[in-house]
Amino acid sequence: MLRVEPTALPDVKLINPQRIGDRRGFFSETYNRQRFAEAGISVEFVQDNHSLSAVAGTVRGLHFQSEPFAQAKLIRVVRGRILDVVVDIRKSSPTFGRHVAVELSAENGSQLFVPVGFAHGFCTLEPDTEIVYKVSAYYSAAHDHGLRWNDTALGIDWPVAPADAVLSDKDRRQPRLAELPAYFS
Ligand SMILES: Cc1cn([C@H]2C[C@H](O)[C@@H](COP(=O)(O)OP(=O)(O)O[C@H]3O[C@@H](C)C(=O)[C@@H](O)[C@H]3O)O2)c(=O)[nH]c1=O
Repeated sequence: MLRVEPTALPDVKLINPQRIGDRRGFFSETYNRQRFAEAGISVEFVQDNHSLSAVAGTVRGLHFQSEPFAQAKLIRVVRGRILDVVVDIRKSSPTFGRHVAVELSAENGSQLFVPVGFAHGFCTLEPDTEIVYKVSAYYSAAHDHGLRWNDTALGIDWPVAPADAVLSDKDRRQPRLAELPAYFS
């Protein structure tokens, strides 16, 4: 059983897999190709990633890879809590520059499906937060790009002040939306 909810961006989906609880805890199918396809998500995932962020207020993003390594992603949290954010960066999209922000946690088990053509990032809301995600193309450093997380043009209400955010050096210097080449039409 898979409950798929639309978001404010038509192609971005919030997925709530069923959890079957018993005295021991719960069991959940976090990915089932057939059920996802029935729900309209027919993507072949080729790589699974896992990251740990030690400090609450860590921001990773906003990231995407360009063609031919563009990635759809399926994000979930296995420990802690994040505000997960996706931004539509398809230049001719009616929702270009618009974003969706949802809370994903180990507790709610929700997943966010991020299609190709979107930048993705998150802010951790608890220490020692771990996320696990599937991607539909292999990592390629040469095709890895970013968008400035706190570009005011995006209007994202991040739960951390810029001075307090823990960021990689790379993410401190990402271009703003207006400076981004047309990676996706
Ligand atoms: C993403 C990635 C990184 N790496 C390496 C590169 C570098 O040495 C180290 C850390 O990379 P980064 O700083 O890019 O890691 P991180 O900032 O966690 O990057 C991730 O952020 C989130 C928001 C996403 O959406 C992901 O697609 C990915 O871009 O891991 C891989 O070997 N494979 C990968 O797939």
